[in-house]
Amino acid sequence: MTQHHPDLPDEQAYVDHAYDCLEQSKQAAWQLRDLNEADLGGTFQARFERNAFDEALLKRLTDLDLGNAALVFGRIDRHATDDAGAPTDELESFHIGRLAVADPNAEPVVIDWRAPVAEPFYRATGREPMGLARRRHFAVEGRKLLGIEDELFGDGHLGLGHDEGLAESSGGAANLRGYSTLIASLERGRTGTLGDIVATIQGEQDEIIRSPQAGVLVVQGGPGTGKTVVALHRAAYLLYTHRFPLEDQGVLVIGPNRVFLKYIEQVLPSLGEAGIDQVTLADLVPGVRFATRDEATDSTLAQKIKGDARMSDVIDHAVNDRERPLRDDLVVPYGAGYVRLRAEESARIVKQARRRFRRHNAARRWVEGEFYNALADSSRADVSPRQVRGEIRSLPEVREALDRMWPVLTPAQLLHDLFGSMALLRLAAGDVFAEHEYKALHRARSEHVDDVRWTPADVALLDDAREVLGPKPGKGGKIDEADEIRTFGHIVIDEVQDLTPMQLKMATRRSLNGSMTVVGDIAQATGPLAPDRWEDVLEYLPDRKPPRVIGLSVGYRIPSQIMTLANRVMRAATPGLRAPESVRVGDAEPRIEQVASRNDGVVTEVERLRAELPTASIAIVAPDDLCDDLSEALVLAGHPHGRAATAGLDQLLTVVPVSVVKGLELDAVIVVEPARIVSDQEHGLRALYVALTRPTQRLSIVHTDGLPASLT
Ligand SMILES: Nc1ncnc2c1ncn2[C@@H]1O[C@H](COP(=O)(O)OP(=O)(O)OP(=O)(O)O)[C@@H](O)[C@H]1O
Repeated sequence: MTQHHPDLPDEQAYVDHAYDCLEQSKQAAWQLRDLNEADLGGTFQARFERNAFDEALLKRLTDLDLGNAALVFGRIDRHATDDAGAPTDELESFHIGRLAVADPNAEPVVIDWRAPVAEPFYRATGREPMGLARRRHFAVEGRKLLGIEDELFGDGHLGLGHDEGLAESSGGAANLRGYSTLIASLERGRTGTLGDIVATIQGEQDEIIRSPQAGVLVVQGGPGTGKTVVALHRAAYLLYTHRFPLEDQGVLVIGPNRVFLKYIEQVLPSLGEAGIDQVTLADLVPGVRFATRDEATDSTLAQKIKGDARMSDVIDHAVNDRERPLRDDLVVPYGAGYVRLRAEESARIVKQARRRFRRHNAARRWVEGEFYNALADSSRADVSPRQVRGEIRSLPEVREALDRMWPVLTPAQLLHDLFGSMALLRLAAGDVFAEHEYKALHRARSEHVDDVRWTPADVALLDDAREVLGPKPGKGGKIDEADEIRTFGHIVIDEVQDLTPMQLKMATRRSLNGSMTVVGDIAQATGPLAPDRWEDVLEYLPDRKPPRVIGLSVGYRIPSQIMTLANRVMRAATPGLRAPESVRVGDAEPRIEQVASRNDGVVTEVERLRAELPTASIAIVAPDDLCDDLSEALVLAGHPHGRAATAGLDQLLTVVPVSVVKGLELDAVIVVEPARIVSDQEHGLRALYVALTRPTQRLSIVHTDGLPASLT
């Protein structure tokens, strides 16, 4: 990278020109909008078309709001081809940027990074130049061009700038594009939210981003290999490439928790894709309340059972068990006599309803119809089912009989009843789980179903029940489409290794066509049913097409000294998995401090790091139950700080419970009491590995207890 490149003034002029063109197209769009507003009236069709046009216009206007992000970040010069497609000596150049910009004559000024023309910018290598003669990376701050880095291709060049030719055959860390631009971006301080990487996407990442849409794509990679950021860029790429129909079908991004979603929320808008749903699984379950972090949650055994794929069978049984023929005939006074529903007749109705309807609630109307038909038939007088219904439907014994045969149920009602009754649990789960297992599901009944605070492990069960029950019929037995489970044309799941089979099924239920990008790291799996192999995950994802598993091998976040230490823990946690290769050497070794007082030790370490790196983002990552105590100690010592569990990473110093640290990244991290992190939970070593792999610059470990063997 050089600040004295001879082309700097010319390129600066080009960048300025690009911004001018962008400004002009913005103004043109506003003008068009004003024109439309002034021109109200016309036929319905004309108004409809104009509104649709306005929508597109407004969207584009919002997308054009770049903030401080670089509009143009590179350029490629490639050999033009002749009519037969053979390369010529003539060069054509394209500037690559965040979005497409044209001049007033509609000539392209900036090419969208997702366009096919831009592909060689990310993929070309010395060995496979893809027609390029030169690739140029810009270092920019907003509009100002700070430096230029060139890589040359062709005879005598093997992609200058970095020693790419030599390293290419080995793959791995040395095989990088735009090396100094990349390193500069990696060494920048972290802001508490993840940024985009359009300017420095690496070859192995680009292959994932541009990989075809269909089927399930699994991205396996160690911490800091860019899985999250790559998955989000892929979503943006797919939207660009398949705008129609994907924009209407929708793209869904699923993350593990709120802290994480807050951390990633800027990436897609910065790529001009603002309208994508980014959710946790619990967000997909409407109408119930979840326990807060401080409220009681499930035992480890209950979490395992609730995550087990066989829970689907239990829920099916539980619904079946609520579809019950009458024990005795129902006899109701009617007119001068009686009407009667025989118990055998009620059995026939239940049996047929089960056969006819896939989803429980949808059958209620039919059951009611048959119920009153049978009652009317039993009357000696000539009465219609409608008359009978009008007369008797509000009698308690009639309502009771119908609710016994076929109650309308919400998922919450079904599970509330099931978990609150040992008899119902035994009936539904007795064939599926052993007694001590299904007993773990039992909990005291709440007064009312609305009082229940559902747990994280209940989320997927409520959703499974929603699928089996279907929406509640509204007035006149009508089903409201809005109550149906919504599907999406593409689904991204981050930290997928932590989802249980039931949770994976929940995501699969939302897939319109089997197209998914799921990213994760088996070595970081700490969920109740942590998988050891990708097959364990794929079993519950859509299988219309054979899945593809692609690995990422280069670690961008963690400097090699920290990686070396973390890898010792990884090898102890998941022997046999390959550790990523770090892309850079840091300027400090990790520090391990044994202290007499934990709180004092942590405060001292904060002060030491603060003195060394005054503007760095620092996290204190500790076992969950130590966080309050540490936070108080920081207050006493006069260190303002945030709490990740409630506010994300919006302060320079944050206390982060180890249970929510996954996926996050900071400049410096102090890991507190690693031995307790290991002993506190089933996959403790993996949890420690996650904690150790968060910093981009400094790692400190503070402990009073001993250290886990892999750290000594
Ligand atoms: N090509 C790249 N250019 C610049 N920065 C990159 C690149 N790839 C990844 N990074 C940076 O590396 C860091 C780690 O990326 P990311 O969080 O996506 O990794 P991850 O694999 O999801 O990690 P984890 O497993 O810990 O969740 C981020 O700051 C990201 O911006």
